[in-house]
Amino acid sequence: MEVLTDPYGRTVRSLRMSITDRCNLNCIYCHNEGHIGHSKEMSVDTIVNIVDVASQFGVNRLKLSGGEPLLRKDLEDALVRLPEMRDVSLTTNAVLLRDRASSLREAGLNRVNISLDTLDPEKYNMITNCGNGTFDKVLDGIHAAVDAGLTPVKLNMVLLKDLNDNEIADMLEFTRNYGGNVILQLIELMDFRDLPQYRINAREVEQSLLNVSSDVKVRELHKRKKYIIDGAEVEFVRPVDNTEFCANCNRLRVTADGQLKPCLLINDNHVDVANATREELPDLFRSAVSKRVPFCRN
Ligand SMILES: Nc1nc2c(ncn2[C@@H]2O[C@H](COP(=O)(O)OP(=O)(O)OP(=O)(O)O)[C@@H](O)[C@H]2O)c(=O)[nH]1
Ligand code: SF4
Ligand code: SF4
Repeated sequence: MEVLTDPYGRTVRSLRMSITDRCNLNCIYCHNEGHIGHSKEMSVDTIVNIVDVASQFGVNRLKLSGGEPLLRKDLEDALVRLPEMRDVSLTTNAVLLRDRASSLREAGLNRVNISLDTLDPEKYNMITNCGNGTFDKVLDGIHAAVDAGLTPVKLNMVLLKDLNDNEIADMLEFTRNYGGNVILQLIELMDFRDLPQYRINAREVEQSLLNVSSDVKVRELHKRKKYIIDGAEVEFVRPVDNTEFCANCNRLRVTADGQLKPCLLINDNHVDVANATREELPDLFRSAVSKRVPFCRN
């Protein structure tokens, strides 16, 4: 099998595909997944063709994201048509998850990551710019995901200085209640919106977790660390100015309008596959991977 390796020796093993730029929330820090303009969303046929070709190149993990991917009612239609892969996951805000969890699982989704920055409903409303009742829908979504077996459910918590950085212990306790089915993922803020008041020293936070952890595991992707703290697992995503993170990036991105994007943070080297035929796709993949450059490097 031909695999795709970029000029920096990084073999592409995973695809991160945005299927819509639309969202039903408006988070204060949203980076819109590095999208390039608002244009037409890919059809289910295009999504399936792209994933098929990726899997022929040995890509065995797929992450579907947005915007909010559950705004697409045809997500299950796409999932049932995808090729066999090791891991198919979805990143969602979970507002609409409760009623879709079972159908997503039946359609072949393995697991979900759910954005939840706080356990305080008022703070949640402030961070996501939403109205009362939304927070409870997210909690319902988490329960439904666990019940449907979309596990492990990862809770994505973006660390925001003086806003939620005092809630890490509470979040860990919340995950413990799910007995291993829910794990916490702490994310360093990528500050595209110029919010200096929320910037945090993520290295320091990570060091404090290390100090109280009983075990540390290292993932292949980004060499991310996972800390075990009193039986709970917490993964740390620290992408800012982190050469090790980028050196171990094995993901190719696809934007909602069908651009292969060599890096989340580089906007001028994407390859348009929105209208490509199946026959044209392999060469377009080779071209995109040949343009991959680690955003942070020595
Ligand atoms: N800079 C950068 N940030 C990333 C990358 N991958 C994920 N992130 C950030 O990490 C956060 C969590 O991403 P998720 O969509 O939940 O997925 P993930 O944790 O990367 O993937 P899994 O561990 O496979 O579930 C998001 O805020 C992403 O923007 C990456 O390749 N580069
Ligand atoms: S839920 Fe995600 S995509 Fe939607 S506004 Fe928040 S960060 Fe952005
Ligand atoms: S910023 Fe780094 S880790 Fe993120 S996509 Fe670009 S190279 Fe990969």
